[in-house]
Amino acid sequence: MSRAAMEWRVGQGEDIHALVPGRRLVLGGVEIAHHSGLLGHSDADALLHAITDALLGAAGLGDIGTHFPDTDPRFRGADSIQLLRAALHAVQGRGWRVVNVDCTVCAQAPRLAPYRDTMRTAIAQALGVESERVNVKAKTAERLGFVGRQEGIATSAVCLLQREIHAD
Ligand SMILES: Nc1ccn([C@@H]2O[C@H](COP(=O)(O)O)[C@@H](O)[C@H]2O)c(=O)n1
Ligand SMILES: C[C@@]1(CO)OP(=O)(O)OP(=O)(O)OC[C@H]1O
Repeated sequence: MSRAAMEWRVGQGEDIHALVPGRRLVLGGVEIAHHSGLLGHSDADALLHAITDALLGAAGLGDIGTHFPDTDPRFRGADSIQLLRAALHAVQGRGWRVVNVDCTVCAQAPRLAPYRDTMRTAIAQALGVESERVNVKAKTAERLGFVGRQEGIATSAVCLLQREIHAD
C-alpha cells in the first residue's frame, strides 16, 4: 500500500517595464487609467509576468522568456493572462497546485489601491483559485530612482505550490 505525503515548493519572480506615453497600462490583468503605459512585446503586464515567473520558478520550469520568447511574433501584443494560464497548465501538468500568491507593484503613480480587488479577482480567476489565496500590494518608491521618476514600474511575486507524493 502506498502512503501519500505532501511536498511544497516556493518560487519568486520579478519584472520591470518602462512607462511611456501612447501605451495602455495593464497590471494584474486589469486596464488602469493613466497617461502612460508599459512598453513591451506583449501587453507588458509586469505584475502577471512576475507571477508567471514565480509559478515557473517554484516548479523548476525556467522563466517566462524561455516559454514565450519576445522574438516570437505569436506573443506580440499578447494578453498576459493567457501566458499565465499556459504557464499554470505546464505547472499543473507536473502535479502542482497553487497554495497562494503574494505580489507587489512598485509604482510612483498612479494610485493602485482602487484597482487592488479587481486585480486580485482577475489573478485568482486565471489561477483557478479562491481570491483569498492571492494578495496584491502596491508601493511607491518615495520618488527615488527610475520608479520614483515615473520612468518605469517594478514588480515582484512569490508563489507556493503543493503536490502529493506517493511513498511505498
Ligand atoms: N502606486 C501606489 C503606491 C502605493 N499605494 C498605497 O499607498 C500605501 C503607501 O505607499 P508607500 O510607498 O508610501 O509605502 C501602500 O501601502 C498602498 O496601499 C497605492 O495605492 N498605489
Ligand atoms: C512576455 C514577453 C513575450 O511577449 O515579452 P514582454 O512583454 O516584452 O515581457 P518581458 O517581461 O520583457 O519578457 C517576457 C516575454 O518574453
